[in-house]
Amino acid sequence: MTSTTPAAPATPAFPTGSVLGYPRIGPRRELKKALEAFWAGRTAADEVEAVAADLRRRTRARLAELGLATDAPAIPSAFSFYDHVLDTAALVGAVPARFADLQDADGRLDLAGYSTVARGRGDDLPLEMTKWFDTNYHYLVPEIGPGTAFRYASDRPVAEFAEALADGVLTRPVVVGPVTFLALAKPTEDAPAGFHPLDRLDDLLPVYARLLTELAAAGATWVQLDEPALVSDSIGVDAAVLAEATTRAYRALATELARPERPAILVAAPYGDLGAALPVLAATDVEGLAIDLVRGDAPTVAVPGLAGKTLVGGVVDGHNIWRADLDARLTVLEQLAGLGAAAVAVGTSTSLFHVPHTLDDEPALDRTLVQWLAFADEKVREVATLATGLTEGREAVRTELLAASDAVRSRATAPGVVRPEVRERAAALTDDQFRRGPFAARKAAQAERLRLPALPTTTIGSFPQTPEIRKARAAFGKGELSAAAYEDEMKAEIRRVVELQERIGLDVLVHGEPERNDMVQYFAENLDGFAVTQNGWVQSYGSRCTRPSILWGDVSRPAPITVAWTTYTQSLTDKPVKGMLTGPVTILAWSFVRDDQPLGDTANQVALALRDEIADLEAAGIGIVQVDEPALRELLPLREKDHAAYLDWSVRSFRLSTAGVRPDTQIHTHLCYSEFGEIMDAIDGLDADVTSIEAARSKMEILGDIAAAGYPRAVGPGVYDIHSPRVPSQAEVTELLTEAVRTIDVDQLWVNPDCGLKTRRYEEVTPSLEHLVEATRTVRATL
Ligand SMILES: Nc1nc2c(c(=O)[nH]1)N[C@@H](CNc1ccc(C(=O)N[C@@H](CCC(=O)N[C@@H](CCC(=O)N[C@@H](CCC(=O)O)C(=O)O)C(=O)O)C(=O)O)cc1)CN2
Ligand code: MET
Ligand SMILES: [Zn+2]
Repeated sequence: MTSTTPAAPATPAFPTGSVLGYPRIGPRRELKKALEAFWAGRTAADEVEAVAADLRRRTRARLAELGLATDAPAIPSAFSFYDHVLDTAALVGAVPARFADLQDADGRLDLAGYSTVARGRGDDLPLEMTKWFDTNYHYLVPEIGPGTAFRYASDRPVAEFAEALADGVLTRPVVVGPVTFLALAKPTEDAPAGFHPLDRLDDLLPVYARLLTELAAAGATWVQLDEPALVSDSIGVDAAVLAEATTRAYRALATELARPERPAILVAAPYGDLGAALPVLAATDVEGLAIDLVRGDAPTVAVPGLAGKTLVGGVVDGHNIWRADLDARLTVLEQLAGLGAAAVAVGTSTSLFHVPHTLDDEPALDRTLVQWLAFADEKVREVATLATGLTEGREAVRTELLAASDAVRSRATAPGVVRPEVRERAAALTDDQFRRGPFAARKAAQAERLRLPALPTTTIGSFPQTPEIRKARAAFGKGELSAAAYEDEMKAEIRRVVELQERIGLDVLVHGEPERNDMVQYFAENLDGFAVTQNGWVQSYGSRCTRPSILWGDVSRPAPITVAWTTYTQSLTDKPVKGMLTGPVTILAWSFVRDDQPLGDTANQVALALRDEIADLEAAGIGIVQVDEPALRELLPLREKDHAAYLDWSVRSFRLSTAGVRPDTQIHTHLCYSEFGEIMDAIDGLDADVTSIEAARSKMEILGDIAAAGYPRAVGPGVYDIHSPRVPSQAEVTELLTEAVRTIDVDQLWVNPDCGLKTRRYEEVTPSLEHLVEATRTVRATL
């Protein structure tokens, strides 16, 4: 096809083992601490830069020590201060107009400006945050319009590559690919109807071309462009449109821009199966493809176009923490060799930033459990072992393969993994345990019992987690504070939170969740079948992290968990107190979950434990219980064909947890993230009496869908956007509520914030809730 152009130079060596990415936050959350000190004005930008440079250097050294090559590009250059999608926006100059003043003459953002785009400033809202594929990581959504002026506006990828090279390490720069970047972006507000950011692909590609030429000039031999959009049906872009964009993008970057003007290109497609997008990518002139062989299956027949390409088999799971069965994984890699690729290499299925740094930091974790696990560093070792197996043959890694197989096998028979009493209870479930009585009767019984005003006001559960609360918990954990003293401090906090809610005039009170380090980890700590980590931090967004629990065995509840806290709270007030639990799907979604049985079975075990907890709350006189399911949407499979089965088990597990209550006990649920239309049927299926949802930013648009669907139960569309420090005015909330009562039936409506208040400060929360209650009174007066 290109007989008139000279033959391209031979493809540079690609390492037999590499990883798609690595945690960025630091083993001790060094980056989080540096950023938060900078944002608080306690340090200068160069101190954050110094911490970041040190982290990058230590990461390179660690990855080399664990067996990745330094003379072939095995080690990724994939650092980010906040978010890799924001980095890409900053790289291509796609900064929204409201932040244009933060760019210098060349379009660059400094660290302060970059932070402002991420976090907002006064009335200038930050970029919207949303879930990254089916993970608990949140990215910032770029805003792209017809007028967005793309330009090469950051030399960070090149500088970080050069920094590593000067340190003796040839890295592989990692950047979000152009198709995924635009596919995940949203149109600016001024964009005409029908505009999609992908319409700007041809204008964006020259910036990527410039980046590639700069990287080549700096000595990069390979670059990795991440294109996870290609594994998903759920990002609102038609598969045919994505395929055409992919062809066009890589014609410009790989065909029209020839080597050696650019590095060899590895397109990575993590998080799922490429399906029909695989032949599309294979037909481009990129030099390598990295495919996810944990979520996706290895192709079984030769794919045209693969000849001449390097195929990186993502056989080590980047998204969960189980040690790999190396023997079986090696077999998968050997199968790849039959597909016609020029070379086969070992990789991870996704970046490793979804898993904690290392098991070496978990001395308190049960030793039996530890031998079943692999965190990021242990996964790098697995990759290195598989690479040796691939190049030198199985014999060369015989001991490692045997050890891995033994560990995997030992899980099946270990105590606690299968508990007959848990299995028997789940096997004996009957359909009526998943069903409550008719809603009309429940509604009447609850109205009679609770006697709430029109437009009842409440909050989503948590109140600010103050430094004092966290310090007390840390001291308790270290044994410096007794259990009794810790409990006293938490009770004092509950009293403050109840007094505040009463003073403000809220109708349904909460205890504020001060005793919870995290809404999932807290339950994991109190249920059998889970383990928790000390240092297993994983980035959730920006500087915020969680320590996902490890759900390794059959689940049961040794004792009531929330009952004492809730009844204590109820004893302080005549207003109804809402019990607060995290639902089964969310507990699974935000933990590392066993992979040896269907998720639905695991969810039902958790659901039964919660069902018992709700029964105990009910028996203790609590009339309202909220079961949070903010991750219901997150676990929705990326491929449409898998949606129905997922929604079936997830909805059933929620119903199993909640359907045991009396008609006059009111069940609430809470969901965040607003792509609601697509799971409307599932929300209906949950059969909760009251559902609170995120709605403030989208100006209650969701209510139209709810009204149109004839949804009968109550909803609490959020009227206060808790993701921003901004305090909504009373007039604003009044306006939202006025709109809401025009759209749906008044007796279906509750008034509440978008989500919990734990990340906010009292300076913001108190006036915001005052405005919320005042606005409700104003609107009530008009009814
Ligand atoms: N698991 C989970 N996923 C979720 C959410 C969520 O709430 N939980 N919410 C959504 C948004 N994601 C979020 C993720 C994290 C945080 C968050 O606030 N994380 C905290 C840590 C929460 C925690 O585990 N707190 C612990 C440990 C706190 C801590 O850092 N302690 C210090 C010591 C305290 C001191 O002396 O000041 C230490 O260990 O070094 C506690 O309270 O006990 C943070 O990054 O800062 C918020 C939202 C979606 N996904
Ligand atoms: C991420 S959803 C949060 C729900 C929880 N009850 C809270 O208020 O924090
Ligand atoms: Zn929420």
